[in-house]
Amino acid sequence: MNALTLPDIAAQASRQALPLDWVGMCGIALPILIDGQRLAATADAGVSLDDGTARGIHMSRLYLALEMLDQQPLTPALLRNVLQRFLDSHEGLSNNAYLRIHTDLLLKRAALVSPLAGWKSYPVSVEARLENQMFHVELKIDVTYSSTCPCSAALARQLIQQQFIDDFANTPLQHEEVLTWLGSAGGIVATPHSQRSSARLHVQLQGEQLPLTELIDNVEAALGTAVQTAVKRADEQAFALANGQNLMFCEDAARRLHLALKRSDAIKAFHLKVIHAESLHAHDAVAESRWTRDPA
Ligand SMILES: Nc1nc2c(ncn2[C@@H]2O[C@H](COP(=O)(O)OP(=O)(O)OP(=O)(O)O)[C@@H](O)[C@H]2O)c(=O)[nH]1
Repeated sequence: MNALTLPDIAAQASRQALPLDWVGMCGIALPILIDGQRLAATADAGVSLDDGTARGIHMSRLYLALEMLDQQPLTPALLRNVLQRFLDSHEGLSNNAYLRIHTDLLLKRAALVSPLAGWKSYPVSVEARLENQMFHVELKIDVTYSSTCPCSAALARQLIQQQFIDDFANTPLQHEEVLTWLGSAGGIVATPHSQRSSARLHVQLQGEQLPLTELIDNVEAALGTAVQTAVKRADEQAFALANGQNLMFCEDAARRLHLALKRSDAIKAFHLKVIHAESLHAHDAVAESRWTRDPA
């Protein structure tokens, strides 16, 4: 039997000598561990191809290095180890290594009043890179919430006042009558519009933690009216009250988030974008803000 050597095209010289910024694989399926949960994820793994004369990188070496991710909890240290393995397996070819992981974090959320709870999913990306021996890790998280327009609320209140004038003009006020009027659809003639809204956070981390749950909790606390999971009528009523006490423009939401994120020691810099998917318009109201911590 002939012992044939397998051809290795990647090891050949490139016909056009040219370095490349990123070469690798996108959409690799794998499980990851976050906060004790095993989550389905996809990874994009790559390196720079700095040796422009080399035909290709060794995809299988990157793929196999990802095995570390399904055995240990996801931390900045683990990401760094994986990236270092990318580089060690591409010595002489690559100076920079990149890893993006996309998953949906599932958090159990209690109802506002009833003793119920349900699962909420948060799209999360973790992006790590080892560039010129400098390690960086960033998070992208989407958090949905409810926002009620303060302008619309004021306009609705004015209409309710006008209706009160019309219905009770020149009549002595009877407590019972006013109470009935307040509880009728004829009394509350106008309601403000509210919308499902989303906060898109792009955060640059510092330190050894990947504080996903903490970050999401802080964001939801700052916004005040997170989208709910299990809802009975008592919960819906509490949600209506929370929204009434929490009127906000997209600018208000962006400012609140800016201040909340700045307080986190784990954050080095951020860019946030809030999107209020208006029910008044067919377009969205959007505000953005960014911040970088002063070097200590
Ligand atoms: N570089 C590169 N490899 C590709 C591409 N598409 C598929 N591959 C395949 O990725 C497979 C793994 O490549 P390598 O990691 O070099 O595999 P290998 O030579 O068996 O592994 P080593 O001995 O560690 O180099 C090969 O079979 C390639 O054909 C591509 O566009 N570029």
